[in-house]
Amino acid sequence: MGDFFSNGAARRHLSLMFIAVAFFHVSEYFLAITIHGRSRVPLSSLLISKQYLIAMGFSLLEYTLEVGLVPEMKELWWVSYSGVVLVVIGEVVRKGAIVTAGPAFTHMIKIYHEDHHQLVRHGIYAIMRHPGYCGFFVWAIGIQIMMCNPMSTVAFMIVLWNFFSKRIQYEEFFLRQFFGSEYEEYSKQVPSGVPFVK
Ligand SMILES: C[S@@+](CC[C@H](N)C(=O)[O-])C[C@H]1O[C@@H](n2cnc3c(N)ncnc32)[C@H](O)[C@@H]1O
Repeated sequence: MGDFFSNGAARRHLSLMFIAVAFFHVSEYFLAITIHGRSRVPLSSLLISKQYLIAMGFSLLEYTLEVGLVPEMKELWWVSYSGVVLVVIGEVVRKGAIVTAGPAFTHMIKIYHEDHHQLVRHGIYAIMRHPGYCGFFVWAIGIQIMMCNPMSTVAFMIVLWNFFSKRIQYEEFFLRQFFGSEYEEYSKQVPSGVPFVK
């Protein structure tokens, strides 16, 4: 343990991870309160689920083992900096989506149409249909690359891709019901934003 905390790369990686994760969840929650009002935002809007905690725990375990077994892998500063760049891009894309969609961006997928719910097609939604999911995907993988965690990078890619491809299908089923041909046309013109999801 002494070795672990005297390792400069490990201290830097863990501090960056903590800052990135804390910033992501706290800003997500306060942005939701700003847009929807305090009484309409549950604690679940912090987006910290049991599965997420298990995944993050796994990535910390991988990190700790590799610091002991292959410390030179954690010194690949250019890999780590590429991860930081991805974390920043992911944050900007995700928060850009939340601010652009405003009240239409709810953490729970809407299954009933509400009168005020309009289809958002401007800003970042003119470039991709799911910038919120694209942003989270890039951010979460960026964290693993920043920590030079090869196994968790691949595992996060597979798990998140599966999660978002199913979620997009489910969400778009309702969006097609709400907005009909307007959504049909939009989905033909604009890509999903998640790799290999049409
Ligand atoms: C967590 S938000 C995610 C929004 C979007 N999938 C994204 O990744 O940016 C989910 C809610 O956004 C709504 N939504 C998704 N795309 C929308 C759009 N283009 N315009 C309006 N509402 C949208 C859905 O009805 C759903 O209730």
